Parts: sequence; structure tokens; C-alpha cells
Amino acid sequence: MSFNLHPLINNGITAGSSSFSGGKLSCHCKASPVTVSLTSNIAHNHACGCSKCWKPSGAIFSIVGVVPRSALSVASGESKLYIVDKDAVIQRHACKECGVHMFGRIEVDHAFHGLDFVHVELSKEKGWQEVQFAAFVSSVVEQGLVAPEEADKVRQQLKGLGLSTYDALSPGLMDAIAAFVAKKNGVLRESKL
Ligand SMILES: N[C@@H](CCC(=O)N[C@@H](CS)C(=O)NCC(=O)O)C(=O)O
Ligand SMILES: [Zn+2]
Ligand SMILES: [Zn+2]
Repeated sequence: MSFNLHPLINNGITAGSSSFSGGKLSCHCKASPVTVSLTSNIAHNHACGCSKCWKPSGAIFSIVGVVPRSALSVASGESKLYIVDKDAVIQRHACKECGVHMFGRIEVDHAFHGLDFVHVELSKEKGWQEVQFAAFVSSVVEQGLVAPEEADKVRQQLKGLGLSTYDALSPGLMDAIAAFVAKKNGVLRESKL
């Protein structure tokens, strides 16, 4: 048995193109969709199992990457957008008709301030950076999507696709957040290596 991780990766991972430089995201509305224009490829693209990131119907993971905030603009349907959770670090702007999250933005002082979170499956263009790792895997158990005894089967399926699995973000991103916090607290240590 295999899990419906996400339609973009269930049958393997397609490499992106380093020369690709953006495209258009559209929500699922047939009439007057919300569209977002991106003038850059994404970075840090990953599968996220957390409960807050938008997942297509039936999938247990979200696929989410980032673009510089300056590379993102809402091209149409802006009046249909609302912020899902104003108290969250990532303010996810979703279509109030179809529920699709169009972008997530950080307004507070945070390591990832200046980056917007996007789901490139909403685009028809090909060349977006491929998925690099899987984050927040244990969160799929928390949401009742997978039995606790099956969490390792989910990890095996992800590893079979070549993805490392983590129960938070990847070590590189966790270190970036930790360094930001240490700096803010005036305790950032200099490397003696
Ligand atoms: N176990 C929690 C984890 C939530 C979580 O921490 N999500 C990460 C990855 S997207 C995060 O950075 N959230 C910040 C936010 O949603 O604002 C859940 O599934 O709800
Ligand atoms: Zn919509
Ligand atoms: Zn998430």
C-alpha cells in the first residue's frame, strides 16, 4: 500500500530547470480565479505535513517553496483573498471561494521575513525547483491522516523518492532560524573553526 503523499511526487520527482524564472499561479475557481504572478523560481521547495499548509484534496502533504516577496504580485481576484489565521507567523492568503492558499507572508521579525510561501502546483508552467526534502512528517499523525504505527511507512515512501525526512524543518533551515534568534538575543556565537 502506498500513501497519497501529494500528486506532484506520488510518481517520482521531476527535476526543475535552473534557467526557469517564474510563472502564474491560479486558484481552483473556474470563474474569476485569483491569480498570482511570480518573477522568480522558488527555493527550499519541500513537502510539509503540518496542519496549516494547504494540501490538495486527499494528499497528506503540502508542497511549498519560497520566493522573494518582491517577486510576487497578485494579478487578479485580490478582493477574494483573506488571511486564514492572522495570529500565525505565516499569514496565509487564501481564496474565500475555493479555499486554495495563494501565498503565505511573514510580517513579523523572523528569519524568513522577506520570503513568501507558495504552492507551484497551482501553475501550468514547468521548470519549478523540485521538492528537496520532507518536513513536519509526524504532523500527519497529529491530524489523524496516518496511524502512528504507519508513520515510518510514510518516511520510507518519502525516502524511496530520494527525500530526507524531518519532524521539523530541515537542519539548514532550523539553523537559520536558530541563528536569527541568537542574533536577536545578542548571543550569536562566532565560529572558531
Ligand atoms: N504540528 C503542528 C506544526 C505546525 C508548524 O509549526 N508548522 C510550521 C511549518 S509550515 C511553521 O513554521 N508554522 C508557522 C506558521 O504556520 O505560521 C501542526 O501540524 O499544526
Ligand atoms: Zn478560488
Ligand atoms: Zn507547513
